[in-house]
Amino acid sequence: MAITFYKYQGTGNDFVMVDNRKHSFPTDDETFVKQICDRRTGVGADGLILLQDHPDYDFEMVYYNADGRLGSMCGNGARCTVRFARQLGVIEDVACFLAADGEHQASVERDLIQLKMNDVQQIEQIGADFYLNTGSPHYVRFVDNVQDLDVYAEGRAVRYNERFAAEGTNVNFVQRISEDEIFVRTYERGVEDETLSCGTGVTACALVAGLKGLKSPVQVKTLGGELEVTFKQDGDTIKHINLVGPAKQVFTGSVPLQQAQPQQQL
Ligand SMILES: N[C@@H](CCC[C@H](N)C(=O)O)C(=O)O
Repeated sequence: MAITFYKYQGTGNDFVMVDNRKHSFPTDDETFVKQICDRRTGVGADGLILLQDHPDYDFEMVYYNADGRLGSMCGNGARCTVRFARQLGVIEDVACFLAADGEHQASVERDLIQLKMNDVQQIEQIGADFYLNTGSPHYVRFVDNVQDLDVYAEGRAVRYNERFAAEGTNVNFVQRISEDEIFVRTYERGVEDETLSCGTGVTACALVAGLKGLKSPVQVKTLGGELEVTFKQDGDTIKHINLVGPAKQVFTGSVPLQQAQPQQQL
């Protein structure tokens, strides 16, 4: 038996997507997910996403990181899932769906997907850096020259420090480019490497940029493309947060289900 998959990417953050409305996917097999996401011996992806039916929503998105573990919210993955849902005929141009951090609304306009993110109430300051949750935990550091930074080494130093080692965190490095533009590079927990873009990370950086005086909408450059984040400060809460950017299907294929079995030791 084989599992049909669809490969999607949103600003270079890539995902294996599976239509699991018939519950054919082995949801608790971490090894299988990890094998599929492996870039040398599998399909290769930053994560795997299942689209499932839900009685109260258009669909449910279940997100796994490339290490095979269930992840928290994935902004780029969610935009890809909305595109996938439309291509499957599950939705038309608008969606209301469930993800790890609760309900989300989204809309499709040509090649762009607009995704409503949950309100953010707390931004912690740690020295000159910041820490907040935009559906996933994000550490944010402003730097002068993000292009030249060793994101892998600097990201790991924060992700594995005493505070974050157990649960992990995503680590973002941000450079202000102009009055309304930032450049973001992200070390992702669960991939344990830099990815070309991270939607919840880009959102976190735009909100911190807002604290530092940038006005909404903030334009965000990543190594994989451009995103836009809009938001509105309402007292102590940041509301009406939207992440906008492209998401597209790259190819389709199938994976034999027997890969799910543990490999024999030679
Ligand atoms: N790439 C994602 C973020 C995924 C979440 C993260 N790896 C974690 O589990 O913390 C995005 O686009 O938001």
